[in-house]
Amino acid sequence: MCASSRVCKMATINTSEENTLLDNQSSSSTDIKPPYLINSEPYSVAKQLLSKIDKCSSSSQRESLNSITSEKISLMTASEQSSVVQPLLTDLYQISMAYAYWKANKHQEMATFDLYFRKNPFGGEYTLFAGLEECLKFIRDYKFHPTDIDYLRTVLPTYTEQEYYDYLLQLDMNNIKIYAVPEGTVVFPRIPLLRIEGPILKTQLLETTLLTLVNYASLVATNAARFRSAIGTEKALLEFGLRRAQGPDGGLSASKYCYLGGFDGTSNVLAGKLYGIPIKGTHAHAYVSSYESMDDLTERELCDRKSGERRPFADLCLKYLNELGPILKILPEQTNKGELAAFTSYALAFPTNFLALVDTYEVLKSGLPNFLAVARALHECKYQAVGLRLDSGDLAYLSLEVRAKFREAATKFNIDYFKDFNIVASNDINEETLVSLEKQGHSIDTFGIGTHLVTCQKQPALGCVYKLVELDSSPRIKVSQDIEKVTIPGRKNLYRIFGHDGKALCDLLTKYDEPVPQPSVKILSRHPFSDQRRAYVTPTSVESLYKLYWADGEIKEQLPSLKDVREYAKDQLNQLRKDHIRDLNPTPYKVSVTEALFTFMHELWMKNIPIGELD
Ligand SMILES: Nc1ncnc2c1ncn2[C@@H]1O[C@H](COP(=O)(O)OP(=O)(O)OP(=O)(O)O)[C@@H](O)[C@H]1O
Ligand SMILES: O=P(O)(O)OC[C@H]1O[C@H](OP(=O)(O)OP(=O)(O)O)[C@H](O)[C@@H]1O
Ligand SMILES: O=C(O)c1cccnc1
Ligand SMILES: [Mg+2]
Repeated sequence: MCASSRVCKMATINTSEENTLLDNQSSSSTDIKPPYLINSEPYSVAKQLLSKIDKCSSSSQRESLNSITSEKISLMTASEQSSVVQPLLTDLYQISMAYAYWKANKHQEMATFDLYFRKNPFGGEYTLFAGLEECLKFIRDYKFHPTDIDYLRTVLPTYTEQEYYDYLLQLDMNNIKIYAVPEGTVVFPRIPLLRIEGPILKTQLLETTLLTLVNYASLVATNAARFRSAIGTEKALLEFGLRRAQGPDGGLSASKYCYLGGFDGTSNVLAGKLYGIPIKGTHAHAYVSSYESMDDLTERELCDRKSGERRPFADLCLKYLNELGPILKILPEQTNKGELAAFTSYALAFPTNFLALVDTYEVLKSGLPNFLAVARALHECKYQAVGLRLDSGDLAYLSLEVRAKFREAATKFNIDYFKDFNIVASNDINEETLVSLEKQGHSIDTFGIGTHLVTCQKQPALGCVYKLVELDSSPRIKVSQDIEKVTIPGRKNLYRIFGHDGKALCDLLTKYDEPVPQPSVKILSRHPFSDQRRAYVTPTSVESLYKLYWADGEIKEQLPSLKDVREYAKDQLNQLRKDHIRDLNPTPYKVSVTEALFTFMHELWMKNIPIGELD
């Protein structure tokens, strides 16, 4: 049976499949876990089974064990600690401190920790907060596994008391509280993104894992938002970074949080399955260079989409390439025929989704004419090509040239949609490239971006920290020579103050028991560290930013879908004045404290700094 008869079945294909990049969305499912993230104990059981399979002599035995093992792995992933995010994903010193708190019988003292950062990333003046849902799931599922305890026994000093291990084994996070700003909120230096309250042993144990869950998520979401802001809302942005990301988990997190930050899709198939993100893709240079000439084609016919009649598709491609010579002012015999064969076979495989990578040999003299020839032949068979991808050269110039040729071909062939083919661009694109392309003028519709986006090459880490601010109702301060590093002590509340234009004016931190700022009531807002910097503000409206997300052993808020968080983040960015967002020298957004908090903090500061003596 030739391909054409298979393709004929596509004549009934749903028209909604047309005019997309290669696209294979699956339904959203946030709870499926990738098998490589299963924890060590079930994994080792699975490994034992796998080694049994290897030793099996008969293939039927092997098959049956294989199916049992996959079932077991999927059952384990559903019922055990199924994620790499688990209590041992922490720094040793947390577990050491927990022991020392326990030994000193201090472990039940009630602590408050703030999680915050001190400087916005990428030289900007805003950050998108991300990672909260993962933090809450980590806290919900917090449980040491017996094998975790066995492992700790081998690494902690032998005199570590057995009762401590018993204590860890039954530990859960049921009597702690988490207040946080919603995921996707625009946040600023010094505002606590999470406030964690509870016995010090437990709240201390959470530090590293919460930081690792928030830091990269917020960094890459912010990076994505900056790329989006550089190119505007009209163009499509696709994340292509998996191959360049910092390992598999970095790649998955990047896909998830770039979507949150405003990207439209990802090439990462697992991210599509796990998070319901639209997945998109084209093809690689390897596909093009795998063909040398039209003789390599094993299939040459395509059935007409409407009539089902068999058409000599490869010959049509060659015929239209010749017609394109005078239209494009190129020599048809000079285009690379291996490339034409590759495009022809790709179109035979995906007649409703044909998008060609055109820079393997020469964009204007080979890739473009070959693409248009195949697109014209597809049209003849009642299919519509999607577009092409540029992956090298001057992307602005090439996109404009290509668009001009699309227009000429549309006129000459009298096929209107030819002028609107999708131009995808990729190749080491960063935020500055996007800003520059916008200034130069271009005709790119879709950007595929990998390395700079997912590795956050411009700034590879966000510096969130986790600081103790209160213990047993007594405020704690961490003093530093570097004024920016002094902590703001005590439990605090956080409000966003809006002005008459509906834009955010400043964020205000208050002492926990201060009254909520009211619209139309003037308040004095003060810079937390600088005496002179203060201003009166009369809010038009006030938003209380914290919600209680975890208490009484349960997640207290309905968690929005990733798509809803993405929409919320977009609205959040619209609440900021443009000058806070611009790429060059943006205006800092004010984070201030009330008079009462200022005084409280500075008195404590003075109390904690020893007075020196000159000699
Ligand atoms: N019009 C443009 N303005 C600014 N930057 C651009 C423009 N077009 C492309 N770029 C960027 O310039 C860089 C060009 O990369 P490079 O010098 O490696 O060239 P290349 O086209 O990949 O060449 P080659 O294929 O020969 O290696 C990429 O980072 C790309 O994103
Ligand atoms: O440049 P980035 O922003 O990192 O985007 C991802 C890159 O990955 C691919 O290149 P690669 O050379 O790996 O494969 P290809 O043959 O598909 O071009 C793609 O063509 C992009 O150039
Ligand atoms: O689909 C693509 O074009 C793609 C995917 C990953 C990396 N580079 C390109
Ligand atoms: Mg490439």
